[in-house]
Amino acid sequence: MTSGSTMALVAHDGMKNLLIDWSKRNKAALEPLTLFATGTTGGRLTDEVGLTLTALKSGPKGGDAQLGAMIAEGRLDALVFFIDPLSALPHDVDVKSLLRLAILYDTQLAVNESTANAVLANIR
Ligand SMILES: O=C(CO)COP(=O)(O)O
Repeated sequence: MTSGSTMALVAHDGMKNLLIDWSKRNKAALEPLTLFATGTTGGRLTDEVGLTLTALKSGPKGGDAQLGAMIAEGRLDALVFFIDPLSALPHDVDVKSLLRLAILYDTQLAVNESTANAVLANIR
């Protein structure tokens, strides 16, 4: 059964394995949530973790912007976003925009494993 809380899971390519491993370890806590993900991340979470989620467009092709719109419309409670701190990204402006909106709307935001654990422990 899903809960009323919505969470998005997103990881850059260099961070995807970390998010997959974290999601496997936390599958039982994630399953009751209504989950969203950007395209490539979502495909891997579905195939490798077995999570049920709504996959949006790939991040560089508008997926980050779709999540930003969800936040602005009050449709996203939490964002787990494993940003690659060591790679330049072609869609850096989209990443910045998504983070800015998460801050502006006081959305629960996790950008690494420690904060993802804290957000997951806090969400209902
Ligand atoms: O680029 C991303 C977030 O900025 C993630 O997008 P994908 O999940 O499609 O790789």
